[in-house]
Amino acid sequence: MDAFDYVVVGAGSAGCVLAARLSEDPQNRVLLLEAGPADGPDTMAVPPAWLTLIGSEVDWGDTTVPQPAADGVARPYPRGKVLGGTSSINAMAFIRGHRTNYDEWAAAGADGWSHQDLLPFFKRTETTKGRDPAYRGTDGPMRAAPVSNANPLAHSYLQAAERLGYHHSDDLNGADQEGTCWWDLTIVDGTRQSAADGYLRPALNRPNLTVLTDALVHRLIVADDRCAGVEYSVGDEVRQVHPQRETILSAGSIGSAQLLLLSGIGPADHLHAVGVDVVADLPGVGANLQDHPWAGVTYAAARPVPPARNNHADLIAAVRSAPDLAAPDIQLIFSDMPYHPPTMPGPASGYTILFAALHPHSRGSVRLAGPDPTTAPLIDPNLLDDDRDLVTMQTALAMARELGDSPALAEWRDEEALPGPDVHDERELRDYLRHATGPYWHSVGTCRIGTDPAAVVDLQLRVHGIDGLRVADASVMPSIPGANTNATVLAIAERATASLKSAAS
Ligand SMILES: Cc1cc2nc3c(=O)[nH]c(=O)nc-3n(C[C@H](O)[C@H](O)[C@H](O)COP(=O)(O)OP(=O)(O)OC[C@H]3O[C@@H](n4cnc5c(N)ncnc54)[C@H](O)[C@@H]3O)c2cc1C
Repeated sequence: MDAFDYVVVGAGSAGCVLAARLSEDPQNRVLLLEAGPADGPDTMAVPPAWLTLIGSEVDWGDTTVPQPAADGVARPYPRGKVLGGTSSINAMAFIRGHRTNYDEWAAAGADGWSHQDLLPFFKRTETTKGRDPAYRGTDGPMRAAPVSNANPLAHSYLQAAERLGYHHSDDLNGADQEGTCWWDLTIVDGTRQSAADGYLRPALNRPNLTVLTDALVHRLIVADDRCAGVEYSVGDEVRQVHPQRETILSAGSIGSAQLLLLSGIGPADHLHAVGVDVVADLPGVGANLQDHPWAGVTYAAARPVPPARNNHADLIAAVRSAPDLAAPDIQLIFSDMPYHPPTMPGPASGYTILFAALHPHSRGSVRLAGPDPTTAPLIDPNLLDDDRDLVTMQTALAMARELGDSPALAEWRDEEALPGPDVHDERELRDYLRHATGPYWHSVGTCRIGTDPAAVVDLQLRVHGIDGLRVADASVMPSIPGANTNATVLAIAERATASLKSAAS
Protein backbone atom coordinates (compact mmCIF):
# COMPACT_ATOMS: atom_id res chain seq x y z
CA MET A 1 0.00 0.00 0.00
CA ASP A 2 1.14 3.58 -0.73
CA ALA A 3 2.50 5.80 2.01
CA PHE A 4 0.07 8.15 3.77
CA ASP A 5 0.34 11.16 6.04
CA TYR A 6 -3.11 10.72 7.58
CA VAL A 7 -5.39 7.75 8.07
CA VAL A 8 -9.01 8.66 8.76
CA VAL A 9 -11.14 5.83 10.19
CA GLY A 10 -14.82 6.02 9.21
CA ALA A 11 -16.30 7.89 6.22
CA GLY A 12 -19.31 9.24 8.09
CA SER A 13 -20.34 12.83 8.64
CA ALA A 14 -17.03 13.78 10.27
CA GLY A 15 -14.75 11.47 8.24
CA CYS A 16 -15.99 12.91 4.93
CA VAL A 17 -15.15 16.44 6.12
CA LEU A 18 -11.68 15.43 7.34
CA ALA A 19 -10.75 13.47 4.22
CA ALA A 20 -11.99 16.21 1.88
CA ARG A 21 -10.44 19.12 3.77
CA LEU A 22 -7.07 17.46 4.49
CA SER A 23 -6.68 16.42 0.85
CA GLU A 24 -7.27 19.99 -0.35
CA ASP A 25 -3.53 20.36 0.24
CA PRO A 26 -1.86 18.27 -2.47
CA GLN A 27 1.06 17.64 -0.09
CA ASN A 28 -1.18 15.63 2.26
CA ARG A 29 -1.60 11.97 1.35
CA VAL A 30 -4.84 10.82 2.94
CA LEU A 31 -6.35 7.35 3.36
CA LEU A 32 -10.02 7.09 4.35
CA LEU A 33 -11.15 3.65 5.60
CA GLU A 34 -14.85 2.77 5.72
CA ALA A 35 -16.44 -0.50 6.86
CA GLY A 36 -19.50 -0.05 4.63
CA PRO A 37 -19.90 0.03 0.85
CA ALA A 38 -19.45 2.98 -1.50
CA ASP A 39 -23.17 3.29 -2.07
CA GLY A 40 -26.49 1.86 -0.96
CA PRO A 41 -30.07 1.39 -2.14
CA ASP A 42 -31.64 4.02 -4.43
CA THR A 43 -33.97 4.95 -1.55
CA MET A 44 -31.00 6.59 0.19
CA ALA A 45 -31.55 9.53 -2.16
CA VAL A 46 -35.32 9.74 -1.57
CA PRO A 47 -36.07 11.97 1.45
CA PRO A 48 -39.41 10.51 2.64
CA ALA A 49 -37.91 6.99 2.45
CA TRP A 50 -35.28 7.57 5.14
CA LEU A 51 -37.04 5.37 7.71
CA THR A 52 -36.81 2.38 5.35
CA LEU A 53 -33.00 2.56 5.65
CA ILE A 54 -33.18 1.50 9.29
CA GLY A 55 -32.36 -2.20 9.33
CA SER A 56 -31.20 -2.10 5.68
CA GLU A 57 -27.79 -3.15 4.36
CA VAL A 58 -26.42 0.36 5.04
CA ASP A 59 -27.26 0.24 8.77
CA TRP A 60 -25.00 -1.56 11.28
CA GLY A 61 -28.23 -3.02 12.67
CA ASP A 62 -27.45 -2.52 16.36
CA THR A 63 -29.91 -2.61 19.21
CA THR A 64 -29.46 -1.17 22.68
CA VAL A 65 -29.19 -3.40 25.71
CA PRO A 66 -32.54 -3.70 27.53
CA GLN A 67 -33.47 -0.33 29.02
CA PRO A 68 -34.46 -0.79 32.70
CA ALA A 69 -36.18 2.60 33.06
CA ALA A 70 -37.94 2.32 29.70
CA ASP A 71 -39.97 -0.86 30.17
CA GLY A 72 -36.89 -3.10 30.19
CA VAL A 73 -37.05 -3.33 26.41
CA ALA A 74 -34.14 -3.02 23.94
CA ARG A 75 -34.53 -0.42 21.18
CA PRO A 76 -33.15 -0.36 17.60
CA TYR A 77 -30.04 1.84 17.44
CA PRO A 78 -29.30 2.56 13.77
CA ARG A 79 -26.06 4.10 12.47
CA GLY A 80 -24.96 4.37 8.87
CA LYS A 81 -22.51 1.90 7.33
CA VAL A 82 -21.78 3.37 3.91
CA LEU A 83 -19.94 6.40 2.51
CA GLY A 84 -21.49 9.34 4.35
CA GLY A 85 -22.13 7.16 7.41
CA THR A 86 -25.18 8.22 9.38
CA SER A 87 -25.61 11.33 7.20
CA SER A 88 -26.59 8.88 4.44
CA ILE A 89 -29.49 7.40 6.44
CA ASN A 90 -30.54 10.28 8.68
CA ALA A 91 -33.58 12.52 8.43
CA MET A 92 -31.60 15.38 6.82
CA ALA A 93 -32.51 18.04 9.40
CA PHE A 94 -29.73 20.63 9.58
CA ILE A 95 -29.88 22.43 12.87
CA ARG A 96 -27.43 23.75 15.44
CA GLY A 97 -27.83 23.77 19.17
CA HIS A 98 -28.64 26.95 21.04
CA ARG A 99 -25.57 29.16 21.44
CA THR A 100 -25.58 28.60 25.20
CA ASN A 101 -25.08 24.86 24.66
CA TYR A 102 -21.58 25.43 23.28
CA ASP A 103 -20.80 28.13 25.85
CA GLU A 104 -21.55 25.43 28.44
CA TRP A 105 -18.92 23.19 26.81
CA ALA A 106 -16.33 25.92 27.25
CA ALA A 107 -17.46 26.67 30.80
CA ALA A 108 -17.11 22.96 31.66
CA GLY A 109 -13.46 22.97 30.56
CA ALA A 110 -13.57 22.67 26.77
CA ASP A 111 -11.71 25.92 26.22
CA GLY A 112 -11.91 27.04 22.61
CA TRP A 113 -15.26 25.29 21.96
CA SER A 114 -17.68 28.11 22.83
CA HIS A 115 -20.33 29.29 20.38
CA GLN A 116 -18.14 32.18 19.28
CA ASP A 117 -15.23 29.76 18.70
CA LEU A 118 -17.35 27.31 16.71
CA LEU A 119 -19.34 29.83 14.67
CA PRO A 120 -16.76 30.17 11.83
CA PHE A 121 -16.69 26.38 11.52
CA PHE A 122 -20.48 26.10 11.41
CA LYS A 123 -20.46 28.70 8.65
CA ARG A 124 -17.70 26.89 6.77
CA THR A 125 -19.89 23.77 6.42
CA GLU A 126 -22.77 25.31 4.50
CA THR A 127 -24.17 27.33 1.66
CA THR A 128 -27.41 29.11 2.50
CA LYS A 129 -29.35 31.75 0.59
CA GLY A 130 -31.12 34.78 2.02
CA ARG A 131 -29.90 34.13 5.55
CA ASP A 132 -28.06 36.41 7.96
CA PRO A 133 -24.37 36.07 7.01
CA ALA A 134 -23.35 36.89 10.56
CA TYR A 135 -24.56 33.38 11.44
CA ARG A 136 -24.88 31.44 8.22
CA GLY A 137 -22.38 30.27 5.62
CA THR A 138 -22.52 31.21 1.99
CA ASP A 139 -19.98 28.97 0.25
CA GLY A 140 -19.66 25.68 2.14
CA PRO A 141 -20.27 22.16 0.79
CA MET A 142 -23.64 21.43 2.46
CA ARG A 143 -26.64 23.16 0.86
CA ALA A 144 -29.11 23.78 3.63
CA ALA A 145 -32.49 25.42 2.98
CA PRO A 146 -35.74 25.77 4.88
CA VAL A 147 -38.79 23.67 3.98
CA SER A 148 -40.67 25.55 1.26
CA ASN A 149 -43.12 22.90 0.03
CA ALA A 150 -44.63 21.80 3.33
CA ASN A 151 -47.41 19.32 3.79
CA PRO A 152 -50.77 21.20 4.10
CA LEU A 153 -51.21 19.51 7.48
CA ALA A 154 -48.08 21.21 8.75
CA HIS A 155 -49.60 24.60 7.86
CA SER A 156 -52.63 23.77 10.02
CA TYR A 157 -50.25 22.78 12.81
CA LEU A 158 -48.46 26.12 12.50
CA GLN A 159 -51.81 27.89 12.89
CA ALA A 160 -52.42 25.82 16.02
CA ALA A 161 -49.07 26.97 17.41
CA GLU A 162 -49.77 30.60 16.49
CA ARG A 163 -53.17 30.51 18.24
CA LEU A 164 -51.45 29.20 21.36
CA GLY A 165 -49.00 32.10 21.23
CA TYR A 166 -45.89 30.24 20.08
CA HIS A 167 -43.20 32.57 18.80
CA HIS A 168 -42.07 31.90 15.20
CA SER A 169 -38.41 31.99 14.20
CA ASP A 170 -37.38 32.33 10.56
CA ASP A 171 -34.10 30.57 11.27
CA LEU A 172 -33.28 28.55 14.37
CA ASN A 173 -29.64 28.52 13.19
CA GLY A 174 -29.54 32.31 13.22
CA ALA A 175 -29.96 34.96 15.91
CA ASP A 176 -33.45 33.84 16.98
CA GLN A 177 -33.06 30.28 18.29
CA GLU A 178 -36.46 29.72 19.83
CA GLY A 179 -39.99 28.98 18.60
CA THR A 180 -41.60 27.21 15.68
CA CYS A 181 -39.63 27.10 12.44
CA TRP A 182 -39.61 25.58 8.97
CA TRP A 183 -36.27 24.05 9.70
CA ASP A 184 -33.39 23.65 7.29
CA LEU A 185 -32.98 20.34 5.50
CA THR A 186 -30.07 19.14 3.38
CA ILE A 187 -32.29 18.20 0.47
CA VAL A 188 -31.13 19.48 -2.90
CA ASP A 189 -33.56 19.33 -5.85
CA GLY A 190 -35.63 16.72 -4.01
CA THR A 191 -32.62 14.50 -3.24
CA ARG A 192 -30.71 13.79 -0.02
CA GLN A 193 -27.36 15.52 0.29
CA SER A 194 -25.18 13.46 2.65
CA ALA A 195 -21.72 14.46 3.86
CA ALA A 196 -20.40 12.08 1.20
CA ASP A 197 -22.32 14.04 -1.47
CA GLY A 198 -21.38 17.45 -0.11
CA TYR A 199 -17.76 16.90 0.88
CA LEU A 200 -16.31 13.61 -0.33
CA ARG A 201 -17.58 12.88 -3.83
CA PRO A 202 -16.32 16.21 -5.28
CA ALA A 203 -12.83 15.29 -3.92
CA LEU A 204 -12.67 11.69 -5.14
CA ASN A 205 -10.58 12.43 -8.20
CA ARG A 206 -7.70 13.91 -6.18
CA PRO A 207 -4.57 11.78 -6.58
CA ASN A 208 -3.63 12.33 -2.90
CA LEU A 209 -6.91 10.90 -1.55
CA THR A 210 -7.49 7.14 -1.33
CA VAL A 211 -10.88 5.86 -0.15
CA LEU A 212 -11.15 2.20 0.76
CA THR A 213 -14.67 0.88 1.34
CA ASP A 214 -15.67 -2.51 2.83
CA ALA A 215 -12.60 -2.09 5.06
CA LEU A 216 -13.29 -2.95 8.71
CA VAL A 217 -10.81 -1.45 11.15
CA HIS A 218 -10.03 -3.94 13.94
CA ARG A 219 -7.81 -1.94 16.25
CA LEU A 220 -5.15 0.71 16.55
CA ILE A 221 -1.49 -0.26 16.56
CA VAL A 222 -0.01 1.36 19.67
CA ALA A 223 3.57 1.08 20.88
CA ASP A 224 5.41 3.23 23.43
CA ASP A 225 2.37 5.48 23.91
CA ARG A 226 2.24 6.30 20.22
CA CYS A 227 -0.39 5.25 17.70
CA ALA A 228 1.57 3.92 14.74
CA GLY A 229 -1.47 3.14 12.59
CA VAL A 230 -4.36 0.72 12.28
CA GLU A 231 -5.04 -2.93 11.55
CA TYR A 232 -7.99 -3.53 9.25
CA SER A 233 -9.45 -6.21 7.01
CA VAL A 234 -10.83 -6.29 3.52
CA GLY A 235 -12.64 -9.58 3.06
CA ASP A 236 -10.43 -12.26 4.67
CA GLU A 237 -7.24 -10.27 4.24
CA VAL A 238 -5.89 -8.51 7.33
CA ARG A 239 -3.69 -5.48 6.60
CA GLN A 240 -1.88 -2.73 8.42
CA VAL A 241 -1.28 0.90 7.51
CA HIS A 242 1.16 3.25 9.23
CA PRO A 243 0.56 6.94 8.49
CA GLN A 244 3.53 9.27 8.70
CA ARG A 245 1.66 11.91 10.69
CA GLU A 246 -1.56 10.96 12.47
CA THR A 247 -4.49 8.58 12.75
CA ILE A 248 -7.91 10.19 13.19
CA LEU A 249 -10.83 8.17 14.54
CA SER A 250 -14.13 9.31 13.02
CA ALA A 251 -16.08 6.12 13.54
CA GLY A 252 -18.89 7.85 15.46
CA SER A 253 -19.92 7.75 19.11
CA ILE A 254 -20.33 3.99 19.04
CA GLY A 255 -17.51 3.05 16.63
CA SER A 256 -14.77 5.33 17.99
CA ALA A 257 -15.35 4.20 21.59
CA GLN A 258 -15.45 0.58 20.43
CA LEU A 259 -12.13 0.92 18.55
CA LEU A 260 -10.34 2.58 21.48
CA LEU A 261 -11.57 -0.20 23.79
CA LEU A 262 -10.54 -2.92 21.30
CA SER A 263 -7.09 -1.29 21.28
CA GLY A 264 -6.74 -1.44 25.07
CA ILE A 265 -7.45 2.26 25.61
CA GLY A 266 -10.24 2.60 28.17
CA PRO A 267 -11.27 1.70 31.71
CA ALA A 268 -8.80 -0.95 32.91
CA ASP A 269 -11.39 -2.96 34.87
CA HIS A 270 -13.67 -3.30 31.85
CA LEU A 271 -10.77 -4.20 29.54
CA HIS A 272 -9.59 -6.91 31.96
CA ALA A 273 -13.13 -8.26 32.19
CA VAL A 274 -13.43 -8.70 28.41
CA GLY A 275 -9.91 -10.03 27.85
CA VAL A 276 -8.26 -7.01 26.23
CA ASP A 277 -4.70 -6.06 27.30
CA VAL A 278 -4.61 -2.60 28.84
CA VAL A 279 -2.54 -0.07 26.87
CA ALA A 280 -3.81 3.06 28.64
CA ASP A 281 -6.22 3.22 31.56
CA LEU A 282 -8.57 5.95 30.32
CA PRO A 283 -11.79 5.62 32.34
CA GLY A 284 -13.84 8.03 30.22
CA VAL A 285 -13.75 5.94 27.03
CA GLY A 286 -17.26 4.67 26.31
CA ALA A 287 -18.73 6.44 29.35
CA ASN A 288 -20.98 9.51 29.24
CA LEU A 289 -23.17 8.25 26.34
CA GLN A 290 -25.97 10.77 25.88
CA ASP A 291 -29.00 10.79 23.61
CA HIS A 292 -32.27 12.69 23.44
CA PRO A 293 -35.30 10.70 24.56
CA TRP A 294 -38.28 11.13 22.21
CA ALA A 295 -41.88 9.98 21.97
CA GLY A 296 -45.13 11.28 20.48
CA VAL A 297 -48.85 11.83 20.61
CA THR A 298 -50.47 10.16 17.61
CA TYR A 299 -53.80 11.09 16.02
CA ALA A 300 -56.01 9.15 13.64
CA ALA A 301 -56.77 11.35 10.62
CA ALA A 302 -60.32 12.31 9.66
CA ARG A 303 -59.36 12.46 6.00
CA PRO A 304 -56.47 11.28 3.81
CA VAL A 305 -53.15 12.82 4.78
CA PRO A 306 -51.33 14.20 1.71
CA PRO A 307 -48.12 12.29 1.00
CA ALA A 308 -44.87 13.58 2.52
CA ARG A 309 -42.66 15.67 0.27
CA ASN A 310 -39.66 15.99 2.56
CA ASN A 311 -38.61 13.99 5.64
CA HIS A 312 -42.08 13.61 7.23
CA ALA A 313 -41.20 16.44 9.64
CA ASP A 314 -41.52 19.86 8.03
CA LEU A 315 -42.00 21.98 11.11
CA ILE A 316 -40.34 21.98 14.50
CA ALA A 317 -40.36 24.09 17.61
CA ALA A 318 -37.64 24.65 20.18
CA VAL A 319 -39.35 25.70 23.40
CA ARG A 320 -38.70 26.16 27.10
CA SER A 321 -40.62 24.17 29.72
CA ALA A 322 -40.10 27.04 32.19
CA PRO A 323 -39.50 30.74 31.47
CA ASP A 324 -36.44 30.97 33.70
CA LEU A 325 -34.44 28.47 31.59
CA ALA A 326 -31.57 29.95 29.57
CA ALA A 327 -32.45 27.99 26.43
CA PRO A 328 -35.11 25.67 25.01
CA ASP A 329 -35.22 22.24 26.65
CA ILE A 330 -37.97 20.68 24.52
CA GLN A 331 -38.21 20.06 20.80
CA LEU A 332 -41.65 19.54 19.23
CA ILE A 333 -41.74 18.00 15.77
CA PHE A 334 -44.80 17.79 13.57
CA SER A 335 -44.80 14.51 11.61
CA ASP A 336 -47.19 13.83 8.75
CA MET A 337 -47.23 10.11 9.56
CA PRO A 338 -48.37 8.07 12.56
CA TYR A 339 -44.99 7.49 14.20
CA HIS A 340 -45.03 5.22 17.25
CA PRO A 341 -43.34 2.05 18.51
CA PRO A 342 -44.29 -1.07 16.53
CA THR A 343 -45.41 -2.67 19.81
CA MET A 344 -48.30 -0.16 20.04
CA PRO A 345 -51.19 -0.46 17.59
CA GLY A 346 -51.67 2.88 15.84
CA PRO A 347 -53.98 4.23 13.13
CA ALA A 348 -53.42 3.30 9.49
CA SER A 349 -53.73 6.96 8.52
CA GLY A 350 -52.74 9.72 10.90
CA TYR A 351 -50.09 12.08 12.13
CA THR A 352 -47.92 12.51 15.22
CA ILE A 353 -46.68 15.38 17.31
CA LEU A 354 -43.27 14.15 18.43
CA PHE A 355 -41.35 15.62 21.32
CA ALA A 356 -37.84 15.27 22.72
CA ALA A 357 -36.11 16.34 25.93
CA LEU A 358 -33.16 18.36 24.66
CA HIS A 359 -30.95 18.28 27.75
CA PRO A 360 -31.28 14.83 29.28
CA HIS A 361 -29.64 14.04 32.62
CA SER A 362 -29.40 10.27 32.05
CA ARG A 363 -25.96 8.93 31.12
CA GLY A 364 -25.23 5.63 29.41
CA SER A 365 -22.24 3.78 28.00
CA VAL A 366 -20.66 1.82 25.17
CA ARG A 367 -18.90 -1.36 26.25
CA LEU A 368 -17.35 -4.37 24.53
CA ALA A 369 -19.06 -7.76 24.58
CA GLY A 370 -15.63 -9.30 23.94
CA PRO A 371 -12.29 -8.72 22.17
CA ASP A 372 -13.53 -9.65 18.67
CA PRO A 373 -13.84 -6.55 16.41
CA THR A 374 -16.71 -8.17 14.49
CA THR A 375 -18.86 -8.53 17.63
CA ALA A 376 -21.42 -5.74 18.12
CA PRO A 377 -20.70 -3.49 21.11
CA LEU A 378 -23.07 -3.17 24.08
CA ILE A 379 -24.91 0.13 23.63
CA ASP A 380 -26.73 1.51 26.65
CA PRO A 381 -28.25 5.00 26.33
CA ASN A 382 -29.83 4.36 29.75
CA LEU A 383 -33.06 6.05 28.65
CA LEU A 384 -35.07 7.85 31.35
CA ASP A 385 -32.75 6.57 34.07
CA ASP A 386 -32.81 10.04 35.63
CA ASP A 387 -36.40 10.87 36.56
CA ARG A 388 -35.93 14.51 35.60
CA ASP A 389 -35.96 13.36 31.96
CA LEU A 390 -39.34 11.68 32.43
CA VAL A 391 -40.68 14.84 34.07
CA THR A 392 -39.57 16.93 31.06
CA MET A 393 -41.16 14.37 28.75
CA GLN A 394 -44.45 14.67 30.68
CA THR A 395 -44.38 18.45 30.20
CA ALA A 396 -43.62 17.98 26.51
CA LEU A 397 -46.47 15.49 26.13
CA ALA A 398 -48.88 18.02 27.63
CA MET A 399 -47.66 20.66 25.15
CA ALA A 400 -48.07 18.22 22.24
CA ARG A 401 -51.61 17.41 23.33
CA GLU A 402 -52.54 21.05 23.69
CA LEU A 403 -51.34 21.68 20.14
CA GLY A 404 -53.00 18.52 18.84
CA ASP A 405 -56.37 19.47 20.36
CA SER A 406 -56.34 22.90 18.69
CA PRO A 407 -59.35 23.90 16.54
CA ALA A 408 -56.80 24.69 13.81
CA LEU A 409 -56.32 20.93 13.34
CA ALA A 410 -60.03 20.04 13.61
CA GLU A 411 -60.45 19.33 9.90
CA TRP A 412 -57.68 16.71 10.05
CA ARG A 413 -58.28 15.21 13.47
CA ASP A 414 -60.37 12.13 14.03
CA GLU A 415 -59.25 11.23 17.56
CA GLU A 416 -56.14 10.88 19.68
CA ALA A 417 -54.93 7.31 19.15
CA LEU A 418 -51.86 7.30 21.44
CA PRO A 419 -51.62 7.53 24.36
CA GLY A 420 -55.43 7.75 23.88
CA PRO A 421 -58.21 10.04 25.09
CA ASP A 422 -58.70 8.12 28.34
CA VAL A 423 -55.07 8.35 29.44
CA HIS A 424 -54.75 11.33 31.76
CA ASP A 425 -53.81 9.92 35.10
CA GLU A 426 -50.19 10.68 36.14
CA ARG A 427 -49.26 7.00 36.57
CA GLU A 428 -50.75 6.02 33.18
CA LEU A 429 -48.93 8.88 31.44
CA ARG A 430 -45.62 7.86 32.99
CA ASP A 431 -46.27 4.23 31.96
CA TYR A 432 -47.03 5.36 28.42
CA LEU A 433 -43.83 7.38 28.25
CA ARG A 434 -41.70 4.54 29.62
CA HIS A 435 -43.03 2.34 26.83
CA ALA A 436 -43.24 4.84 23.97
CA THR A 437 -39.94 6.68 24.51
CA GLY A 438 -37.02 5.71 22.32
CA PRO A 439 -33.60 7.21 21.64
CA TYR A 440 -33.60 9.95 18.98
CA TRP A 441 -30.32 8.38 17.67
CA HIS A 442 -28.19 11.39 18.50
CA SER A 443 -25.46 9.53 20.40
CA VAL A 444 -22.66 11.75 21.70
CA GLY A 445 -20.11 12.02 24.48
CA THR A 446 -18.27 8.68 24.63
CA CYS A 447 -14.82 10.23 23.97
CA ARG A 448 -15.46 13.65 25.38
CA ILE A 449 -13.22 16.72 25.22
CA GLY A 450 -11.68 18.00 28.44
CA THR A 451 -8.68 18.22 30.66
CA ASP A 452 -10.07 16.38 33.71
CA PRO A 453 -9.29 12.70 34.43
CA ALA A 454 -12.55 11.45 32.86
CA ALA A 455 -11.92 13.30 29.58
CA VAL A 456 -10.73 11.25 26.60
CA VAL A 457 -9.38 13.90 24.22
CA ASP A 458 -7.69 17.22 24.86
CA LEU A 459 -8.74 20.59 23.48
CA GLN A 460 -7.18 19.74 20.09
CA LEU A 461 -8.93 16.34 20.09
CA ARG A 462 -5.69 14.40 20.77
CA VAL A 463 -6.27 11.25 22.84
CA HIS A 464 -4.83 11.80 26.32
CA GLY A 465 -1.59 9.90 26.78
CA ILE A 466 -1.33 8.56 23.20
CA ASP A 467 0.63 10.45 20.53
CA GLY A 468 -0.39 10.50 16.90
CA LEU A 469 -4.06 9.81 17.58
CA ARG A 470 -7.11 12.07 17.51
CA VAL A 471 -10.85 11.53 17.67
CA ALA A 472 -13.10 13.83 15.66
CA ASP A 473 -16.81 13.00 15.49
CA ALA A 474 -19.97 13.09 17.63
CA SER A 475 -18.22 11.22 20.44
CA VAL A 476 -16.09 14.21 21.50
CA MET A 477 -19.06 16.41 22.48
CA PRO A 478 -18.90 17.04 26.22
CA SER A 479 -22.69 17.27 26.46
CA ILE A 480 -25.49 16.82 23.98
CA PRO A 481 -26.57 20.03 22.23
CA GLY A 482 -30.27 20.87 22.24
CA ALA A 483 -30.66 19.94 18.59
CA ASN A 484 -30.19 17.10 16.14
CA THR A 485 -26.47 16.45 15.96
CA ASN A 486 -25.28 16.31 12.35
CA ALA A 487 -24.55 20.02 11.82
CA THR A 488 -22.53 20.12 15.04
CA VAL A 489 -20.52 17.05 13.97
CA LEU A 490 -19.60 18.74 10.69
CA ALA A 491 -18.47 21.88 12.54
CA ILE A 492 -16.36 19.76 14.93
CA ALA A 493 -14.71 18.06 11.95
CA GLU A 494 -14.01 21.43 10.30
CA ARG A 495 -12.38 22.63 13.51
CA ALA A 496 -10.39 19.38 13.79
CA THR A 497 -9.06 19.90 10.28
CA ALA A 498 -7.92 23.39 11.18
CA SER A 499 -6.06 21.96 14.23
CA LEU A 500 -4.40 19.26 12.11
CA LYS A 501 -3.35 21.80 9.49
CA SER A 502 -1.85 24.10 12.07
CA ALA A 503 -0.08 21.18 13.83
CA ALA A 504 1.54 20.24 10.53
CA SER A 505 2.70 23.76 9.62
C1 LIG B 1 -31.92 7.25 11.71
C2 LIG B 1 -31.19 8.51 12.12
C3 LIG B 1 -31.73 9.75 11.80
C4 LIG B 1 -31.04 10.91 12.17
N1 LIG B 1 -31.53 12.11 11.74
C5 LIG B 1 -30.81 13.23 11.94
C6 LIG B 1 -31.23 14.47 11.38
O1 LIG B 1 -32.23 14.57 10.67
N2 LIG B 1 -30.45 15.57 11.62
C7 LIG B 1 -29.33 15.50 12.39
O2 LIG B 1 -28.72 16.55 12.62
N3 LIG B 1 -28.91 14.34 12.91
C8 LIG B 1 -29.59 13.20 12.67
N4 LIG B 1 -29.11 12.00 13.13
C9 LIG B 1 -27.81 11.98 13.82
C10 LIG B 1 -26.63 12.35 12.91
O3 LIG B 1 -26.82 11.90 11.60
C11 LIG B 1 -25.33 11.83 13.53
O4 LIG B 1 -25.13 12.47 14.79
C12 LIG B 1 -24.08 12.08 12.69
O5 LIG B 1 -24.26 11.64 11.36
C13 LIG B 1 -22.89 11.35 13.33
O6 LIG B 1 -21.72 11.59 12.59
P1 LIG B 1 -20.35 10.86 12.95
O7 LIG B 1 -19.37 11.30 11.95
O8 LIG B 1 -20.06 11.06 14.39
O9 LIG B 1 -20.66 9.29 12.79
P2 LIG B 1 -21.18 8.49 11.52
O10 LIG B 1 -21.77 9.39 10.51
O11 LIG B 1 -22.01 7.39 12.06
O12 LIG B 1 -19.85 7.91 10.86
C14 LIG B 1 -19.11 6.85 11.38
C15 LIG B 1 -18.57 6.06 10.21
O13 LIG B 1 -17.55 5.17 10.68
C16 LIG B 1 -17.73 3.91 10.10
N5 LIG B 1 -17.15 2.93 11.01
C17 LIG B 1 -17.53 2.65 12.28
N6 LIG B 1 -16.76 1.69 12.80
C18 LIG B 1 -15.85 1.36 11.84
C19 LIG B 1 -14.78 0.41 11.79
N7 LIG B 1 -14.49 -0.40 12.81
N8 LIG B 1 -14.05 0.33 10.63
C20 LIG B 1 -14.33 1.15 9.59
N9 LIG B 1 -15.34 2.04 9.59
C21 LIG B 1 -16.08 2.14 10.71
C22 LIG B 1 -19.24 3.78 9.95
O14 LIG B 1 -19.60 2.78 9.02
C23 LIG B 1 -19.63 5.19 9.54
O15 LIG B 1 -19.59 5.37 8.14
C24 LIG B 1 -29.81 10.82 12.84
C25 LIG B 1 -29.28 9.58 13.19
C26 LIG B 1 -29.96 8.43 12.83
C27 LIG B 1 -29.37 7.09 13.19
